[in-house]
Amino acid sequence: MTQERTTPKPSPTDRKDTSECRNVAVLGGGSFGTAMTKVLAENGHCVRFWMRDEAQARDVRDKGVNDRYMPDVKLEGNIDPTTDLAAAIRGAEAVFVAIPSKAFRSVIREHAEDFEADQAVVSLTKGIERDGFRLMSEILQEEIPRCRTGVLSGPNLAGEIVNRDLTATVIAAKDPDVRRTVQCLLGCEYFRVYANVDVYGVELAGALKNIYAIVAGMAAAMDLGENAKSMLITRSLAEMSRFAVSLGANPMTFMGLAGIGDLIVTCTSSRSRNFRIGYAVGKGRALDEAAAEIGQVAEGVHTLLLVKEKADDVGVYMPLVRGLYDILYGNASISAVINGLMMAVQNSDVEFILPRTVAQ
Ligand SMILES: NC(=O)C1=CN([C@@H]2O[C@H](COP(=O)(O)OP(=O)(O)OC[C@H]3O[C@@H](n4cnc5c(N)ncnc54)[C@H](O)[C@@H]3O)[C@@H](O)[C@H]2O)C=CC1
Ligand SMILES: O=C(CO)COP(=O)(O)O
Repeated sequence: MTQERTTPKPSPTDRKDTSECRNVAVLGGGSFGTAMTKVLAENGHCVRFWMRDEAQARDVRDKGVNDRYMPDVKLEGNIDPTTDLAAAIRGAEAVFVAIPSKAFRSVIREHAEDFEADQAVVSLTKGIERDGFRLMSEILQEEIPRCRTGVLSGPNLAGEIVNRDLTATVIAAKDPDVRRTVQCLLGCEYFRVYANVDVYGVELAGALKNIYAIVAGMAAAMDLGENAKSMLITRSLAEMSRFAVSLGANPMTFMGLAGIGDLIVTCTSSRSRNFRIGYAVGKGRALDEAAAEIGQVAEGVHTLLLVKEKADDVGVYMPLVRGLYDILYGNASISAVINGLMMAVQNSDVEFILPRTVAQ
């Protein structure tokens, strides 16, 4: 049964006072860069929107539409699409970076000299770099140490944000001024920004949940049922928390929007590209084919390889990661992996936050 929406959506006329137009930059012309550009512009800010493709920038300038990634979304307000990254970030109070993890470092490094001292630079990217298992905020600190950095993560499907659907997110930064600035720039009637100081936990949660969204998509394709869906999400939370805590994250972060919040949305929505990849593979498609069909970045496929390697290195038990790895990269059959998971030694619940003596 479909339920009718009873609360009217905020309309563009409910915008903030535009007298406070602050200069900001968004780097990355894909779905999420577009969504954040829209929120910032609707909040009355002057947004320089950097993308690498000149034809795409021209299109956004002339038509107010990012045809390739968000063809049905009208971008209004003070938006300046550009392919000149140095010009985009010059004088910007905050720079938001939505570039896939594979290209993140190279783009920042190429323009490292252009960033300004103390500029707030916030990663929107949910991925991990292969060499050294670096998160994006660590790359920012290495490449542009004179900037103040942060991470934005949470249950934030771009396709819903551009629709002004009610959404919450988390800004994680050590510097309280960065947290306040981002809350102030992005917060509005439909976008609520919570703060956290556990940068590592928030960022790792955003990257890890993509793996479990693939698993959940596969389970949906196989019609495993509602009990199985719940078991999967809950045990995914346990597994990702166990891994992250072993690397120094705060387990409580995983109880919040960036943890369980993001896990729920990506494990239950076919808007998630990672979920869709899992679904397609669950229906018998080859991984490469499924990824090509989506035509947008699905970070989980790459993150899976790195997390599997890291878990082996540090000796953390991650049966879901192991099972997905065996299916996607080891030719294991999905039913054999499910059977192996169900017949494994029966364990304690919530073991990742229990004292060891109770969990054993
Ligand atoms: N789409 C979503 O709902 C959300 C996405 N994210 C994260 O944001 C990041 C970006 O994702 P999307 O925008 O969704 O991906 P997308 O696939 O929609 O777009 C990727 C963009 O990155 C650009 N790009 C790729 N390589 C580049 C390079 N070498 N130099 C410059 N630009 C390059 C592409 O041209 C494209 O504009 C990912 O890490 C994703 O996990 C985070 C929250 C929500
Ligand atoms: O991170 C997201 C929602 O919070 C987007 O997920 P996908 O990258 O799977 O589409």
